Parts: sequence; C-alpha cells; structure tokens
Amino acid sequence: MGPGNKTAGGPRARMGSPARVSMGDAWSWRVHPDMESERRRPSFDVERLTNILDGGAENTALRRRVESIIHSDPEFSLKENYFMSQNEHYEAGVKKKFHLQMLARRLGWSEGSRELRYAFRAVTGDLALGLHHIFSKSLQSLGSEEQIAKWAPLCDQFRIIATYAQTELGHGTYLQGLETEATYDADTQEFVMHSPTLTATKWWPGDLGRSATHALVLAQLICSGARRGMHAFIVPIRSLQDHSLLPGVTAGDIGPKMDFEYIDNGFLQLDHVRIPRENMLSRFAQVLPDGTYVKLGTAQSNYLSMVVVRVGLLLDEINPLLEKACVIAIRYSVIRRQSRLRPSDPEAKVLDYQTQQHKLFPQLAAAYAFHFTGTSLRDFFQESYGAILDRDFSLLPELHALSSGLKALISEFCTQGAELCRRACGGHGYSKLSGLPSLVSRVTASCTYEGENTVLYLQVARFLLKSYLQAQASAGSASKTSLPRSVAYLTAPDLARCPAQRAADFLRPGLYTRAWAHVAVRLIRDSAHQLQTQMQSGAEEHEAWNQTTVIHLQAAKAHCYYVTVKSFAEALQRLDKEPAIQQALQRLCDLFALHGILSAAGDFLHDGFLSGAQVDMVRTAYLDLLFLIR
Ligand SMILES: CCCCCCCCCC(=O)SCCNC(=O)CCNC(=O)[C@H](O)C(C)(C)COP(=O)(O)OP(=O)(O)OC[C@H]1O[C@@H](n2cnc3c(N)ncnc32)[C@H](O)[C@@H]1OP(=O)(O)O
Ligand SMILES: Cc1cc2nc3c(=O)[nH]c(=O)nc-3n(C[C@H](O)[C@H](O)[C@H](O)COP(=O)(O)OP(=O)(O)OC[C@H]3O[C@@H](n4cnc5c(N)ncnc54)[C@H](O)[C@@H]3O)c2cc1C
Repeated sequence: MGPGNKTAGGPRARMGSPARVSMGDAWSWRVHPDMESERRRPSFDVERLTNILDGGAENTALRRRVESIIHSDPEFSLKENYFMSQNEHYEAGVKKKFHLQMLARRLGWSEGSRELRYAFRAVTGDLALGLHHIFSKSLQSLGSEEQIAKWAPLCDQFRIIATYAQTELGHGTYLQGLETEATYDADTQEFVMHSPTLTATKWWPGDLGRSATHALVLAQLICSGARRGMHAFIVPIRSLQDHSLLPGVTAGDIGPKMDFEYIDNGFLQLDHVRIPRENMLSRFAQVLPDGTYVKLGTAQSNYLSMVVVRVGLLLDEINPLLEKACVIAIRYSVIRRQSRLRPSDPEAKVLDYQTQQHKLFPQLAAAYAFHFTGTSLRDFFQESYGAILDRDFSLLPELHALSSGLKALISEFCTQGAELCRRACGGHGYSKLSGLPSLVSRVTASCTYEGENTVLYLQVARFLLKSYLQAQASAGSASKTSLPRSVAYLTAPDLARCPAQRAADFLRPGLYTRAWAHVAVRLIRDSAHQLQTQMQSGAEEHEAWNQTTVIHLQAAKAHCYYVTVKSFAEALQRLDKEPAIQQALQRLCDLFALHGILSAAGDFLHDGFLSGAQVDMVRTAYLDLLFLIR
C-alpha cells in the first residue's frame, strides 16, 4: 500500500495527493509485547538514570510537567509535519513559536528558564525564530550594560524580532574578509551601513527572509580613517508598524534548503542605511562621538558570541538529535523480527544480530559520551564566561579551542550516527514518518553552521601546536609554565607500549584514556615536526601550514576524542553511589573508547604502542561489551 494507491475501503486518493493511510489510534497506542518484555527487567533503576541525565529528580518532575502541557496542546501536534510545503512549514513554525511564547508568558516561564528549555525540547524542534535567541545571547556577550538594559526587554517581550547576520554570499568562514561596511559619520554621530558589492549581501541568517524586524549586522568598522575589523551593529530592517522593509533595505528568503524549511533563512542588502552611534555593541570596543576608537578587548573579542552559541548548541540542539535517532532505531530493533538465528527458532528480533548491535550501540554510547562531555564543557564555560565578560581573557583561548573542537567532533559524530540509525531501520528508516530522515537532514546542517567543522578543527590544531611548543620550551627551563587543563597530558609521563596483557585490561578507563592520550600526543608531535621540517626546507610559514593541515586535522580529532573519553570516564567516577547505573554506563564508556580505537587502529599500531595481538584483545573486549549491553 503506497502513496497514491486506492486502498480498499480506505480513503480515496484525491488527484495528486497521497492516500493518507491511517492505522487507527488503537494500533498506535498499544505497547508492543516485545517492547514490554524488553522493559520488564532493567539491570538498573531507569528513573534514577533519568534523574541523573536531567540533573536531579526535581528537574525530571519539572520537565514532565512541561512536556505534558506541550504534548496535550493541539497547537503542537505533529500530524501534518511531513505533508507541508516550505511556506506551510514556515507559517506553522511561526504560529507554534508565538503560541509557546504566549503559554510561557501565562505560566511565567522566563527567557532562559528550565521550563522554556524543556518546552523547546518537547516541541521537537520546528519552532521559528531560533535566531532571535542567538541575537539575545550575542547582546548579552557583546553589548554594554546600557545596551542590554535597552534591548533585552524588547527581545524578551518580542517587541522586536531579531536575527544574527554575519555570513555573506562571499564569506562565511573568513570573517576578516566580510565586506559589509559600517562607516562612522562624526558630523551626525551615526554609522552608515552599506553592502558595497553583491558578495557583501548577507546570506543565510535565519528568520531574516520574512520575520525579523532587526538584524545584528556583523560588519567591518571604519572610523577615524581606519578599518577596525568585525564589529556588531543593531540595524532596524522592517517597520514595527506594518512590517514593510525600511528605506535602503532589500531582504528576502534564500529559497528551498536541505532542511530547516520552517526557518526563513534570508538575504539582506543595505544601501547607506544610517543608525545611531549607540547601536554598535560596545562591551569590547567603543567609538566616541568624535570618532575616536577605544579598544577594550582583543581583536577577536567580537567573536565571543560564536563561542557562546557553540557551547549551547551541543546539549540543546545537536546531541538530542542523535539521542532521538537512537531511541527510534533501538525500539524498532526490538520489535522488528526478521530471519531466523536458528532454523528451528521463530524469527529473531534484529537487535539480537551482532551486526545490528555493532551499528547501534556505539551510537548510543556516543550520545551518552556527548551528554557528559557537553555538560562538562558547559560547566567550564560558566566558570570562565564571567571573567571574559569582565575582560579577563586568560581562559578564552582554551574555551575557544574546546568549544570549536567539541562542536566539530559532536556534530560530525551525531551526523554519522543518525544516518547509521536510519539505515539500521531498513525501508522504514527511509520513510519520513519514522522521524529518522528529518533528524539526519537537520543534524547534517550542524557540521556547517556556527563554524564549518574543518575550519574549527584547524583552530584546535593551532591551539595544540602552540601548547606543544610551549611545553617543549618549558621542558628545558626551570620555570614550568602550566599548560591549560585540557592539554596537561602533553607534559604527563607517556607510555611507549600499552601494558595490556588480556582483553579485560582494556575495560580499565585509566588504560584506554592513556592510550588515547598517547595517540593524541604522537599526532601533535608529528604535525609540529612536519611543519618545522617544511619550514626548515625553505617553505614560507603559511605554505608550510597549508601543506601540513591534513596531519594537523588528524591530531585535532584525536585530541577531541581523547577529551570526550576522559570527560565520560570522569563523569562516571562521580556515580559511585549508584553502582547499577555506573556499571551500565561504564560499559557504554568502555564501548565508546574501544570502538574509537578499532576505528583508528592504524594510529595505535603506527609506533608499536599497540601490537596486533593487543588490537585483537580490544576487538574481543568490544564484542563482549556488545553482548553485555544487549
Ligand atoms: C534551532 C536552530 C538551530 C540552528 C542554529 C544555527 C545558527 C547558525 C548561526 C551561524 O552559523 S552564525 C555564523 C557562524 N560563523 C562562524 O562560525 C565563522 C567561523 N569563522 C571564524 O570563527 C574565524 O573566521 C576563524 C576562527 C576561522 C578565523 O579567525 P581569524 O580570521 O581572526 O584568524 P585566526 O584563525 O588567525 O585567529 C586569530 C586568533 O583569534 C583566535 N580566535 C579565533 N576565533 C576565536 C573565537 N571565536 N574566540 C576567541 N578567540 C578566537 C584564534 O585562536 C587566534 O588566536 P592566536 O593568535 O592566539 O592563535
Ligand atoms: C542551516 C544553516 C543556518 C545558518 N544560519 C546562519 C545564521 O543564522 N547567521 C549567519 O550569519 N550564518 C548562518 N549560516 C551560515 C554558516 O555560518 C556558514 O555557512 C558557515 O560559517 C560556513 O561558511 P561558508 O558557507 O562560507 O563555507 P566556506 O567557508 O566557504 O566553506 C567551504 C569549504 O571551504 C573550506 N575552507 C574554508 N576556509 C578554510 C580554511 N581556512 N582552511 C581550510 N579549508 C577551508 C571549508 O572547510 C569547506 O570545505 C547558516 C548555515 C546553514 C547551513
């Protein structure tokens, strides 16, 4: 029975529209007996693990209260979700957003509250105006106290709808190449905002195509006759009376995309649009009335908002997409019966096949690894953000490297993992109604937005190279300059050979964490030496860098994987009062670490750190874990 067929006695297909085959509510609400049997004897307290993931039992209770409100509200129904055009998606996204905001106002769920975070998660995504919240975060990180006091209430009350307009048709990565200009006019104490070329057209900003009334425009500041680099400017673009475009503003939707059909990603051209001096966000730089430029931060201070967004996206947007894909694919795999394990048996649950476990359990392990790693990054961010806002930038380089690297690693693994979950569900994984295709196309975008992954990994590589050279320099001298925490392993005693004698040795977090540290150190050392060799042979510094970026990329990835394994293992050490949960999650942590070693076995064999026999032990331990986790 496929779309378009007339079903006997079922709804007659209208010309051009697929027959909407309904299985009836009775079918969809009954729990499948195979599912019930799977849930009958969990080896740990499911409610306690839920509390741990929520950050406490009271959060679980609150989340469930919010979810029951959302799920019982017909305005948030997903029934039509896969049958809408781009325009219908957009309109539904805006309608849901405002319905949620009215609900939030009535129930007192403030901006940034746990309730609103749970509500966003429960609405499963398709809400418009996501960039409005990125504007708010940017205002908090780049604005002065006065500017926050003026604009934050307007945002919170949705008296304005704002977007973050940084990327241009010609540039997304290379921010020094942004062409939009903000030229200061001391006579009128205004900035003249202008798109000098076609490639200066802002291109991609979400909510810009039809919704936004204001844009935070990232532009090259020109004042006192000098170009001062990228700064942030609040530019009104649509009338608050009738929503029409303001003079000098051209804007519209960039058209159909791979996903995010409910977001009107748009384009924006500015033709000598004037805005008051006060509209340049000035936490880290000011332009005085006479045009004097006062620098209060560093050249990259205005990049801070990207750090803030990268940290937030991991737990709020990217990892939840992999978590959902795991839930769908693993549930499918315990009720889907196909083929026989033994000729005399009934058809087997596909999750009983080792290959199906090999597809899905590493994704489940990754989802937990990224949950705990994203949580520890958020803690580090909260620890360092206050100081940065007070212009103490000492922790910023490490925060930038960690947020860049984990955004690249987690978005890459969540994209690969969601696609693996989709493929593990056979033909049903190709039906949009499974929920999997949209999870895949949505998470795929995270490898590009908020910093294209390769570019971000190279930022990490740059940080690792500097740290390595610093460690080398201080190794000789008495003054031990301390390295940032995340790269302290560069000076830790290193093992030349792995001491493991049997498969069970690889179930020790201390052993496999040091194995990952060993490979990361070796790749960082190799990349530094390759760079130095290129330069000693006469290559100019930038050419030498370009000729060694593949090796630097490898080192950055190994470092990020090591950071994730270490974060996961450390998080589990804190669960010593929950032995059953700790054991279940320990198996996932072991699986994440060993699956990574098997996937990159060459890096561990390269210098003899692991022998071939030891890789066989890793595989034995890994396959045993699949069985234990099942
Ligand atoms: C529900 C909705 C879900 C979807 C939401 C989607 C939202 C998406 C919104 C967006 O996509 S907004 C646009 C995002 N765009 C980017 O992320 C642009 C990426 N490009 C950059 O960040 C910079 O161009 C890049 C870091 C690649 C290069 O920076 P630079 O051209 O200044 O050069 P360089 O790499 O030499 O960096 C100079 C110094 O600044 C440092 N740096 C760079 N970026 C930094 C940063 N962000 N914070 C702090 N420091 C930073 C860098 O480490 C280095 O320090 P050192 O000199 O000490 O080594
Ligand atoms: C769904 C979605 C939503 C978005 N929302 C917004 C938004 O709201 N606001 C906004 O401002 N932007 C937004 N963007 C734009 C996004 O931030 C950019 O697409 C992203 O920063 C990449 O820049 P780019 O598109 O110019 O790609 P490019 O940087 O041109 O990348 C193309 C290729 O060049 C490579 N490359 C580039 N530079 C280097 C280098 N130095 N070394 C090695 N390789 C390099 C990249 O690795 C990549 O393979 C969005 C994008 C998407 C897909």
